[in-house]
Amino acid sequence: MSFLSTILTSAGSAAPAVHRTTDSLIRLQDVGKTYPNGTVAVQHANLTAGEGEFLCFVGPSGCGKSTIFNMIAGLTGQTSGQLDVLGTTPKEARRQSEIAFVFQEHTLLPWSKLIDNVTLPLKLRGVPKKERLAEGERVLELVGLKDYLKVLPRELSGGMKMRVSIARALISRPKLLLMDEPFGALDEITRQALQDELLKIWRQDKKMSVLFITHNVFEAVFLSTRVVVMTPRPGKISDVIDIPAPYPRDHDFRSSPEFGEYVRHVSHQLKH
Ligand SMILES: Nc1ncnc2c1ncn2[C@@H]1O[C@H](COP(=O)(O)OP(=O)(O)OP(=O)(O)O)[C@@H](O)[C@H]1O
Repeated sequence: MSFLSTILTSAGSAAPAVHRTTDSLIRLQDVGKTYPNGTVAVQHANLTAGEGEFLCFVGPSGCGKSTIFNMIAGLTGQTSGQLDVLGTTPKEARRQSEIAFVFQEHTLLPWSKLIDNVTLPLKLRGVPKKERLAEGERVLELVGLKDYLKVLPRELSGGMKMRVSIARALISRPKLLLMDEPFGALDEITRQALQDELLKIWRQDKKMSVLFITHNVFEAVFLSTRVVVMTPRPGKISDVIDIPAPYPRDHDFRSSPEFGEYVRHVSHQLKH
């Protein structure tokens, strides 16, 4: 069996609409979202994701990727279907700080030192200062910025600001990290460096699942355990493609024929 037929068999152009894994962390059953102005953003979305997965969402602009993320994060409700996150409602999961979000915009407080920026979620929850600082140092070290505790955001490059945003999201030790096009504004070299670091961080925490939106098929294949392909609006999940390449993934994987085959397959599914 050729490599391509292997991946087509495992993923399948006729992959079932509901993709099941064990230890369900997220379950979307026939989920739809129609905004009050009548825009049907998402229709009949079915997906199940397990603990420790890395799912990248790809699809044309406006197909409802951010809407799905906002529903999973409990920021907006679905208008049809059933959505469970960590065995409860999305709002409840967010209330328990089990979900963290990273956006393309870094959203850091410009007047606050990095340590104050990353520890803000703990301060808002009333965590004592000593504990906050220890956690702040832990996450800044994770993203390679332990020597920048007292620096202000304006002194940092775009890539470094993104690292700080990731550190701030990790400080709550979320079970689910939602990342909406986080590396879209970065140059290619910085982007690849951050992809490498993100995978390293994700692999250290076997329980944390990452859901990641990108327009870049190369990025999706490099990062994912599975790629979720969406159709143009009204967005549906048209395919869920396994990327069974082992981790750690590095430069050799990026330049391998296997990687090229996955990219071609995802690109093909995006066009159909
Ligand atoms: N609050 C809202 N009210 C009405 N329509 C909305 C709202 N938010 C999003 N939409 C519409 O819903 C559709 C899906 O938007 P969404 O932002 O989820 O898509 P997306 O796939 O994330 O897009 P992009 O890739 O461009 O970020 C779009 O047509 C958008 O204009």
